[in-house]
Amino acid sequence: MFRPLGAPRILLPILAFCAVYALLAVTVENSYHQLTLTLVPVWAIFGLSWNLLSGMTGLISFGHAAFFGLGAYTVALLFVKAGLTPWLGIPVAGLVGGLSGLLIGLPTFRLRGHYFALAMLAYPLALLNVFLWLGYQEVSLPLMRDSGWAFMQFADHRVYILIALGLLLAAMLAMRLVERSRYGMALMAIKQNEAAAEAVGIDTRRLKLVTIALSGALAGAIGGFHAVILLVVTPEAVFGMLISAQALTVAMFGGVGTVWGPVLGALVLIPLGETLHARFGAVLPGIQGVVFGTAIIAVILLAPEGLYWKAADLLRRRRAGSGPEAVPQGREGPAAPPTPAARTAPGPEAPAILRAEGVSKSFGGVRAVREVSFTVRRGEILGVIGPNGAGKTTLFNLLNGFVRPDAGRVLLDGRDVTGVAPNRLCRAGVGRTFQVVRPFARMSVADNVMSGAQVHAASAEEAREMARRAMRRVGLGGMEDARAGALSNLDLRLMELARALAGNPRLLLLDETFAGLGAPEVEQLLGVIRGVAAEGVTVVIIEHTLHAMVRLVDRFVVLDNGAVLAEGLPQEVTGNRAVVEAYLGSKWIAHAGD
Ligand SMILES: Nc1ncnc2c1ncn2[C@@H]1O[C@H](COP(=O)(O)OP(=O)(O)OP(=O)(O)O)[C@@H](O)[C@H]1O
Repeated sequence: MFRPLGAPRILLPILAFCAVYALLAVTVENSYHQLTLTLVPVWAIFGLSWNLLSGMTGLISFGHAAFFGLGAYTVALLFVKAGLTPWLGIPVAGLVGGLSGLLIGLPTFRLRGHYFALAMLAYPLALLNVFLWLGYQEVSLPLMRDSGWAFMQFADHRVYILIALGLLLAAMLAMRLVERSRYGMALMAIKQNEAAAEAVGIDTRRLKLVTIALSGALAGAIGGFHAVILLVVTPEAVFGMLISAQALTVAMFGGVGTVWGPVLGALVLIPLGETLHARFGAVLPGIQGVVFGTAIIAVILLAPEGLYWKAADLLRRRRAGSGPEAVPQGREGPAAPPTPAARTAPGPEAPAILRAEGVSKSFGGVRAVREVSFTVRRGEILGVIGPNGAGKTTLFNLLNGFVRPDAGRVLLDGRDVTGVAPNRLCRAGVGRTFQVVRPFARMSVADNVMSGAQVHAASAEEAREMARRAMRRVGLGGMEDARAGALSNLDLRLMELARALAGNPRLLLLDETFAGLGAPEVEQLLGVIRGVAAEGVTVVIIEHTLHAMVRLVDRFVVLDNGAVLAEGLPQEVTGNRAVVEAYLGSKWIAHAGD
């Protein structure tokens, strides 16, 4: 994505695939095979719809049948009750699917992980019973022999294949554009780390709602088309577990989070299921369910991310040989860290950029942060230290809006920003890194960094340039195309720093940036952070190890048990008896005496 491929290189394989499929399909005479050839693109589109929500954002949905079924019933009921042709019914089904996506997303996005997945399971099951209760056990589409074309009823079933293929082509091209757009990049950022995505300015809730609406619209439309092919809709056939499983299985089998995944999955699994059903369906009813179940188990065991990624990994390994993955040559040396003399610590007269005023936060009975007040001066490097559990991370979360304080205020440039969402604070110039770096391992370093620039840039090109600049600032110049998954611990930290810097924040909050690094790596990172501060960025850094911090920060705030224990210059703090007793202990005294 960083080095844009020309549009023809991306679109050609899709066009070529559809052309070959169409040519093969028109030669098929057998009507059963024609049905199978229609169902392949239908399930591929349904898989793409699942992929858009679940593959790209990581929010696993076990309930996509809800959208599919609503689409199918919309087309069937509009046809039967209002005589509306499916040519119009299918777009309406897309609208219904999109709206139901919004309605389902609004409450369900309050949940995360497994809870989200399980809650999604409830919707198609509830709808199945609602439609049974409404008396729509079986809705048949009337045959319109005289005006077949007007009602999407064709004597030659190959027309269905071509329509399904046209829809698939449109869906694949749209998905390809999404993948390469800033929107797609934001979805990837959510999948990678939702909190980090918020912290780089992405309004994750809005984006997830837009995505479930689009995904629902696609599923609804294809559910509507499915009703047209089969001419009958029953609650079990459109809201049943097998339908949701089918969307998930074709995508997981073929490859999660990629355009080709659901297409590959449908190409293998649908003909297999249909053929087995035709041969053994009478003696082994439900054989398709067995095929999908077996496919899921096989994928989990052999290629957890699907066939596409397995093949891509094999190809990459073959190209790279058997050795460890090479980090690209031509890495530019770290941006020469400015000498400490290049900046002078701002004095007490410097204006405040950030102020905490009596902020408190309790979790149940635990008072994590207790009436904490302090000021961050513009241009300084402030260290927040304290033993494990002192409340440092909670304080950061209060400062940049992840957690709302029970009491107190947070002021940015004198403006009350208490409880303002992290994405809005990011837009106001507050950047943040996280203790645990969770890169999108398959994406290039540049793409990872770019996610930090996108909400600040007017175009993808500008975001790319901002990412490039941020990479040079931290010494990752020349590493644009390296795979994030192949980076060393230090480079991962640098990448995280570059992502936070890509949006050009005025204030940078660094959460345990030195965690897990050896002494030479800490030295290098110290130089980079000093360099960033010398450029005028205010830095607040939390750590529980002190040795590196005393050489970096201008001032310390020491937390203990959620409250400020001491505040001052490094030498004042390390000489403060209360700090030494409560936090540093005898080891530090011994060390200081060396
Ligand atoms: N979401 C939460 N629910 C319940 N308790 C929490 C939550 N977050 C933090 N705490 C508790 O609040 C206290 C402060 O935790 P916090 O993570 O802020 O400390 P810390 O100084 O950052 O620690 P560490 O250095 O280990 O990261 C701890 O007792 C912790 O168990």
